[in-house]
Amino acid sequence: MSTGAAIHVTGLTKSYAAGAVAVGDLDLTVERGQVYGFVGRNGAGKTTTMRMLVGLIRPTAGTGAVLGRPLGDPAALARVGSLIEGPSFYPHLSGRDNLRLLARYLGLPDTEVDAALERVELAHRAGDRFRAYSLGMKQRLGVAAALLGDPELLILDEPTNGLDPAGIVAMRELIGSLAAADRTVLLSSHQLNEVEEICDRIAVIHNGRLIAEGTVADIRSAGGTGSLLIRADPLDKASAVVAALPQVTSVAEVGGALAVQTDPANAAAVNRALALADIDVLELRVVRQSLEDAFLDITHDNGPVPTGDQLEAR
Ligand SMILES: Nc1ncnc2c1ncn2[C@@H]1O[C@H](COP(=O)(O)OP(=O)(O)OP(=O)(O)O)[C@@H](O)[C@H]1O
Repeated sequence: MSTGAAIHVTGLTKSYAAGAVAVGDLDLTVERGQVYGFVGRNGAGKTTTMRMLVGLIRPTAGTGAVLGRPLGDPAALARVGSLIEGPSFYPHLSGRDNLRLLARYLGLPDTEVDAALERVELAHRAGDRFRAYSLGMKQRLGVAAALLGDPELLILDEPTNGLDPAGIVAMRELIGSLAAADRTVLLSSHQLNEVEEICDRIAVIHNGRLIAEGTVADIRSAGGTGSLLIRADPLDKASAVVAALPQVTSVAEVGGALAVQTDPANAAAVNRALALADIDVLELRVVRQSLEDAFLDITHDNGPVPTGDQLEAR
């Protein structure tokens, strides 16, 4: 296990009694200082993963470490700030008083509260009761709470949820400033286009499974314009054959298919090479679409949520 990583999990799995597998066999490494995007549609398993990382729920299987300590370890959690599944605050107290309560619990001075409120641009409304806040203001207060104590690692579940366009830009800048200060940020979103501007690496999760992982450039080349999508059997052999072709820039496995970076004019040559190697080509098509479209396509092709029995059978 890489103890140097901020987050490292192997085979992380969470299944529920009814047989639904929220997260299945997830391997993930977030290096220190990275801004890491966790992307997936509603119900993909992002929140469940984050809840396991901060010890709110126990994994059914798998192991992991956060800041070099086992999942849920209190000493590590004291160095982690998180905003998971919407913040919960006292509705009748002001934003500032809510944060002061938290700060006292954490043994921090009130000056930390004011600094956090400034950072999320909520200082001017800090005296208002929480219940009078808009969705975006509640979200900002949640982020301010996560910032208390200047944690080494921030785990933010959809931090831009409810924010207006200006708020989204401000949140992006805030996250950029955290990265510049050597903090590690894991954030989730259901919009690839939103995270690609701020993240060093992205993991795409669908039905609880990791279906693509890499730098923004990797993910772009896996789904961007001017590539071929190939389904073939056996896939491993197809990958090796295609990767050896001089016209091919890169090959990535995405959702049980190969995303091949090459001029679409090479489609026939690629098809010929696969046939000559005795590989069954089930599908070969040119992908000309935006990154977001490619992501939707990948996740769409991965089908409905598998049950526990289906996962066992794999
Ligand atoms: N307590 C639970 N009992 C049963 N199933 C659950 C439970 N919690 C989550 N799930 C299921 O696990 C799956 C993953 O949910 P999760 O909340 O992790 O998704 P998500 O990617 O965060 O989605 P969203 O973008 O909508 O927040 C969903 O199918 C959800 O219904």
